[in-house]
Amino acid sequence: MNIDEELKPLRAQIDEIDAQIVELLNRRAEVVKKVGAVKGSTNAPVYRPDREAEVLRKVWAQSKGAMTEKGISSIFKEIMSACRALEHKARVAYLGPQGTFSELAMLRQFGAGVDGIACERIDDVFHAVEAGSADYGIVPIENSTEGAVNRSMDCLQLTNLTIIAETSIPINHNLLTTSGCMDGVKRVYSHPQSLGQCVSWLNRHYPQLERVPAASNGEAARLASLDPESAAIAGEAAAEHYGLKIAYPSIQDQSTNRTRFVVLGKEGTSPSKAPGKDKTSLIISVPHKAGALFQALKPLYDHGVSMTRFESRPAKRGSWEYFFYVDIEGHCDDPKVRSALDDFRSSCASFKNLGSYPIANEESGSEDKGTKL
Ligand SMILES: O=C(O)C(=O)C[C@]1(C(=O)O)C=C[C@@H](O)C=C1
Repeated sequence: MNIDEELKPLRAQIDEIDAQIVELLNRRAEVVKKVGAVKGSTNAPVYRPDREAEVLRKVWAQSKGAMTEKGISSIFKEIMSACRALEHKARVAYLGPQGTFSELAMLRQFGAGVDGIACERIDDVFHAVEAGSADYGIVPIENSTEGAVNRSMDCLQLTNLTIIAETSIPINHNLLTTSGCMDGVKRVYSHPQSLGQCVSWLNRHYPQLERVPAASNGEAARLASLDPESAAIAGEAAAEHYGLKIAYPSIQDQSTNRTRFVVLGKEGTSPSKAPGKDKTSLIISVPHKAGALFQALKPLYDHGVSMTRFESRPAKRGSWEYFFYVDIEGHCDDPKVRSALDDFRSSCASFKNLGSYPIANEESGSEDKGTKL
């Protein structure tokens, strides 16, 4: 039997299953349209990252077979994205131009059923959502090699927007040029964060290259595409978008390099139905006196609330005062977290709740925890 004949009955089975999937998808879409009508009549938000996280947990719990968690999760993210677009196609601002890791993070978080708005600067992402020209924004907040993204941290201090979701993606940097080789290349463009994530590699292999900061990796790739004497450090999507070739792949100093992004919106989220699945982000300051920080944080200990992140940023008043960025486990509507926050608030000089949101599922990265077979 030739291969086509052997494949014929198997492909017939696939066609039959696909027909069932399509029918089910259309049935799902009809129900989502009804959800949209209910939301429309009450002005409730269409995008519900808390509900989407719950759907992903449920379908993976129900999956018994050869499908991997990453496979199930990416398929259902796109199903929800396409369904969500039937209710309302969200406009999402991100740090552009196209080809940045921010764009990739946006697509991972929202799926393809959105209109992306590429912004020149992190500040512009905040402004777009504040002004209503975007429904949501996504900004990088910290990198596992280089730490906090300071501009996002500072913008969070000034905005009235809420953090409604987070996502974390693996960051794989490549050295890109127009020719794919480094002959005659004199400078390398990249975002300062990315230059920092590749500093040891650059020192070892190309110490003489001038390192030029760019507004984003996408912008770095755009600049390198215009000049054969320039390279860029950026991801594969940027290489593809600007027609660059990879001179060296994976040049980041840590192979496990990841960046965490937060999604900004105007409405809050509901607590997850499963325990331990939410976090809350806060910015506090404390009086300038001995033991003030210890006193301020004590209510978290008293109420048994875990802190998962603690960062400081200058208050920019020229007086060595700081804002502290604190992430805690739990949703601010959880009774335990609510009483901890009541006490915490009263022990701080200033207190800002940035929002509660579902903890990112690291499965959205490139690694895959396998099947349930
Ligand atoms: O459950 C909802 O609120 C929906 O609108 C449906 C749905 C989905 O496709 O499952 C779509 C958009 C929301 O972000 C969450 C879930």
